[in-house]
Amino acid sequence: MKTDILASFPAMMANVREKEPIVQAITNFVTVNDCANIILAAGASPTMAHEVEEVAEVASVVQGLVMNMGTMEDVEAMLVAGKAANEAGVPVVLDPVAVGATRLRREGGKKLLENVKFSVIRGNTSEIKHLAVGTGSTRGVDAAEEDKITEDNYKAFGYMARELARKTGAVIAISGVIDIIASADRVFALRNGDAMMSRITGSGCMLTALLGAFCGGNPDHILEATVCAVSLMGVSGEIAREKTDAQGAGTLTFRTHLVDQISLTDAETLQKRTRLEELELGEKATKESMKVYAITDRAWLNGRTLHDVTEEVLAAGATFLQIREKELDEATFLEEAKDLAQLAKKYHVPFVVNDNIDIALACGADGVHVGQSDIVDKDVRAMIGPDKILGISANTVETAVKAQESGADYIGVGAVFHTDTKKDAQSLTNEELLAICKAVTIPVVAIGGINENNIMQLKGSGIDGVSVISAIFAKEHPGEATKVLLKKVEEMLGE
Ligand SMILES: Cc1ncc(COP(=O)(O)OP(=O)(O)O)c(N)n1
Ligand SMILES: Cc1nc(C(=O)O)sc1CCOP(=O)(O)O
Ligand SMILES: [Mg+2]
Repeated sequence: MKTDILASFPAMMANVREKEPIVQAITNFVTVNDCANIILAAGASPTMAHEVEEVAEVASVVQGLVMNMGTMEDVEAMLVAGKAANEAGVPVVLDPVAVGATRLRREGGKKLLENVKFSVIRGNTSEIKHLAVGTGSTRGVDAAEEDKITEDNYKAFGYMARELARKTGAVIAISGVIDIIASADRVFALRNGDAMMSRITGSGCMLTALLGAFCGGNPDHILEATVCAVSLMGVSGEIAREKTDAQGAGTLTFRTHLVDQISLTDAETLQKRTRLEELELGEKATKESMKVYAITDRAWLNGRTLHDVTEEVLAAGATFLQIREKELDEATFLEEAKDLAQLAKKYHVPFVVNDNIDIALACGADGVHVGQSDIVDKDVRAMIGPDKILGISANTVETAVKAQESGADYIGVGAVFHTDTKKDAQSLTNEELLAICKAVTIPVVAIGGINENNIMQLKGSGIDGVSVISAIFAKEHPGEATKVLLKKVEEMLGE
């Protein structure tokens, strides 16, 4: 059951103001005073201890720890404090200031991420992009122009933040004209704030410090605490701007109003002014997700439920799931598909429905898989919209290229070996498989008669993974079979 984030705001704020958590901020000398003041304004209590000899002692008795990479002399202290905070169960917030800009910062950021478990990582788009995909330029400590969040690209930043949240286990907060906040399962866009916030120094550092206060007061509700803190900063910025303009004053007055407002904004005002959108982001078909692509088959259930067997397969590490039902009536198919859609969500695995576009759209699947005979005279991409996954079967270069042109996200190519599972599957030579992989840029998954003993024959073909039915579902222990296949595929792919 998803929590209502806005409804949690009064409790999040009260927990900071009533518990008065102590927040240790190892931050940069440019904004240290602003950070201490914003922690106080939130109702928490700051300590700016940063000497390497004492940080561990302090970190183990505070309620929140903030690390800010603005100036880099304290990285060693951050490592020591981070480890102590992790041991004591104290939430740790990272601000990876300009992390991609220099070798010192890249290495420092890497070290911190490898050694400390963060509750929240907050940065601008360029910083988060660097941590997520290893690229992302900077303009001083600001995001580069090409990394700016807009109404056209904010969903892509949502996907990126969610990926980083999954990789690190932290809640990710991206600051921009639209703020993005993501956990492994949920992604939000926040449209609050004011342009004047970027005309004073340290508004990002202050937000990170504020996150330390909110995480310190709400250690069991990090996502809610993060959304609330980011919103409090944005809404307070808006009100501060109104007060500044009413005085005909400038940016330094604005800074004072901003800190004031953090202490003045009440939960009701915050709830009313927050412009929060929850993004419903499906899973994407990536090359990585093709590794072990499992297709269900109820013929092999032997008295077990499809749900239980599929859960075993997903828990064992299957990277993609397709429900394939040739005999079921529509109503039962839909019920089963809805159930597996939920299951796949739990494991963050892309889920598609074979053949039936209506059921794919109705059950909450990430998309549909269709063969050549299923798409005659149909524009499936138009039917499912731009965001859903479209998988298309192809076993010639011509049909593969056409599939890619008509909007396929990946191609299923087979049958690469003899199969008893699909009687009408047409066999494919190794040369044809190679030529198809060379001809398209989207992921390619091989299918047909693949098992743990013949996978290595596909090495060097250019495929991104294998799609199997019987090599998993006909086995006595489908989970174990999945693990074996995953290991073999990684070997075959040369990992
Ligand atoms: C991943 C994947 N590749 C190929 C197929 C076969 O699709 P199709 O040719 O439509 O045959 P049926 O599965 O509908 O019998 C597939 N299902 N999945
Ligand atoms: C569903 C399907 N499509 C194929 C194709 O060649 O397009 S072969 C196939 C059957 C795959 O089952 P198994 O892993 O048990 O051989
Ligand atoms: Mg089909």
